[in-house]
Amino acid sequence: MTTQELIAQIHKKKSFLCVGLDVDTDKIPAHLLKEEDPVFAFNKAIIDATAEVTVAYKPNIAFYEAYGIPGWKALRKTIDYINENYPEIFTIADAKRGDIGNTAAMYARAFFEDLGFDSVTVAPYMGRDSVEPFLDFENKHTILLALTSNPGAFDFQTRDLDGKALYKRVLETSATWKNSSNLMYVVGATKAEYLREIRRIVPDSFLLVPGIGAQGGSLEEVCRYGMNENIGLLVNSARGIIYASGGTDFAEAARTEALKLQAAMTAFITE
Ligand SMILES: O=C(O)c1cc(=O)[nH]c(=O)n1[C@@H]1O[C@H](COP(=O)(O)O)[C@@H](O)[C@H]1O
Repeated sequence: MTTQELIAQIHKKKSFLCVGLDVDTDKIPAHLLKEEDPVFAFNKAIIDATAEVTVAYKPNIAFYEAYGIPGWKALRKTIDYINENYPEIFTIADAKRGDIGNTAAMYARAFFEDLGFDSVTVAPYMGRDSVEPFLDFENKHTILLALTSNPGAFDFQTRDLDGKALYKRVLETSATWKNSSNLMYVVGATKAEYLREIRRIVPDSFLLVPGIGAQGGSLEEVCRYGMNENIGLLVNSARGIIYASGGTDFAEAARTEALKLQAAMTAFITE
């Protein structure tokens, strides 16, 4: 998907909501456990209930790998279901990969070619040659971790490196890499006050912003400091939406939560 197509969808739906499909079989409604593939049954219902107001879906790969082969099959069915039924929706494989070049190229093939995701999350720690193989793919997007939502972000990311915080170095240096126009960045909603500075360094890039809902980040602050003229944000919520109810009404409850977020987002979108 091109960035222009993503922007057009945001304006059409008046939403920049990304729903995180982080499925834990201990948390999904009990009646689904009787299904042949409970994880896919859950995802399908959540997707159908929220697609109207959602511009991106982000399955976190850990929640599928944890179930072995059935988990991987559920992931494939989920991405195929989105691509077939809602091809306009941007898809993110949240895999946080990063390795030497030839290995990175295989990760890129796995998520972009084999599974058919539009984007993948990647850690910047191993540097240029670990990220450029992802950037080679046309109309595919690499979402680099810049400033993450967790407390451990302060262990390294905000530390000084030659007079500048490491996350700022990540933003500046990655912009010099080949095909850097295919980059987006992760910035946690819990660190919204940093967004103003981040926008000075990457005014045009899309930012994936997880951490509202269960982690307590503020949508309003994210919009105030992080929005650019193309909106430039994908704000993710997983648990706050998908586990809104543990009963048979789980999909309706997820829709209600998604609608609430979309309504709040609409207020920030100007034509
Ligand atoms: O890359 C991510 O998406 C990510 C980065 C980050 O800094 N913080 C973060 O929470 N995430 C992911 O975003 C999702 C947040 O889920 P909820 O806290 O349930 O909304 C999880 O899949 C996390 O792995």
